[in-house]
Amino acid sequence: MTKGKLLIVDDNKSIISALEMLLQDDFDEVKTITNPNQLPALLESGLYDLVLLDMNFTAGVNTGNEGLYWLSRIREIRPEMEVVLFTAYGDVELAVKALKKGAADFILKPWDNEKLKATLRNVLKLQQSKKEIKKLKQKESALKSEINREKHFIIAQSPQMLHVLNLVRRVAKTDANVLITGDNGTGKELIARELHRHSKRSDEIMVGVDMGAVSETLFESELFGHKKGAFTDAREDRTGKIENANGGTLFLDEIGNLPLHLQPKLLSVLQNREVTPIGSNKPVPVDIRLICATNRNVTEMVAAGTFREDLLYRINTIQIEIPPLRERKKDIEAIAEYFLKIYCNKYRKPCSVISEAGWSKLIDYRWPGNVRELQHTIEKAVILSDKKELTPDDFFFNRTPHGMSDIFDGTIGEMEEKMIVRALQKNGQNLSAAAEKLGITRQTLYNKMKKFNL
Ligand SMILES: Nc1ncnc2c1ncn2[C@@H]1O[C@H](COP(=O)(O)OP(=O)(O)OP(=O)(O)O)[C@@H](O)[C@H]1O
Repeated sequence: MTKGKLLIVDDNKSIISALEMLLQDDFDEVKTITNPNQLPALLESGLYDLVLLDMNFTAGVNTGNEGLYWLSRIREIRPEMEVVLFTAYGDVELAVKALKKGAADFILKPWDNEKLKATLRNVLKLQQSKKEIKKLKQKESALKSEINREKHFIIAQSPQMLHVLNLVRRVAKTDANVLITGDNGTGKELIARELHRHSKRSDEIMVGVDMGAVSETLFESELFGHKKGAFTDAREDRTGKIENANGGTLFLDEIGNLPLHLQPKLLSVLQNREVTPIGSNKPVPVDIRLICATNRNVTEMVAAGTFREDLLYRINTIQIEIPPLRERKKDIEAIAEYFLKIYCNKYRKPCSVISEAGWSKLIDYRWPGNVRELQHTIEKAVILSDKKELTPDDFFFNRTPHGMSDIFDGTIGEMEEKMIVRALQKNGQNLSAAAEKLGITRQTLYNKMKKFNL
């Protein structure tokens, strides 16, 4: 636990000197000011943990109202800041008023040195515990969503995937940054989880951020966190995902979507191992293992000037490429069998085998949506069939190429879905390229894909 940084506000210079001498060894820093108007700027800096505040600043005014006013201002600017009030005219009524307004404690002048130190120490401890609880609560909610997530094993029979798994096991134990590349639905996230599971950090959390789903305005706050008031909607302090992942693994999915202007910030976090929330000057040390994934060709992005080369070298210490499903026919069989069992159980259906012709249809298909598409195809077949054996007619590939005439057939919603499917196919399932072709943003495309369950 750090000793903390104390800010003392008192207009009496001799009191300030005495306190500085008395407390300098008990805190990492003791900053003193005689004019409370300096308070807002100092609080904005986010550098201090505790304020010792005098109640009266105007000569001849001893009502304590100035202290109460500044107490409210401090709580407004930094709600989590603990304030201990200091007055020579302390009476019970004023003390109660101050405590009701959120002061942590009250000290009467002339003070007893040991009592003063003990009060400040206790308040600081209380504040640090509160911060710890807040962080633990955030971790707890991340863990809960992790527990509730549907979990799948990695099924691998093809030589390509066995090679990938072998690489994963060898790399997992090191703390090396890993970049996982491959088309949508090939299993990049599953591989990231496997890396975490076999790493030295497996007892800690893996925090995932889908950079394709975060709106551009929220990227910075999502990753780095923010202080209350840092921007209009920042109503309270928020810890960023990088800090949440402290001690564990940070998984940045769709890293190719990180806007160019934020790339230096991520680079600086990786270089300096510390993160500074928006609106704060206080960097927080972080210890993370970084895994990134993308379906885009980041090397081409570097050539096009949309991805920083220095960042690429930081994130791809090890690169793992997952081949498309159509190139690993043996996996099609194994994964289809795996999901067939899962969904027959889940939907209590008798179907438990696939006919020979059924297998041929599955194996010959190109699987543009990769494993995710295969999983959904099996699930749909199981739901819709009541037979024991699944035949070719049970497998619908609604992602097969459409002619234009086919697109202009149906409701506007259906046409929209078909156009999206077609644009995705034509662009190798690359969301950014498909969005560009459709004349919409990647975010809008993502939202529509969610809507159509694509
Ligand atoms: N080898 C595999 N064995 C079993 N299930 C798999 C395998 N690969 C992928 N899956 C399943 O396929 C779905 C898609 O996988 P995942 O989300 O990991 O892919 P992705 O490449 O990260 O996709 P995207 O690029 O769209 O984010 C998940 O439900 C996952 O559990």
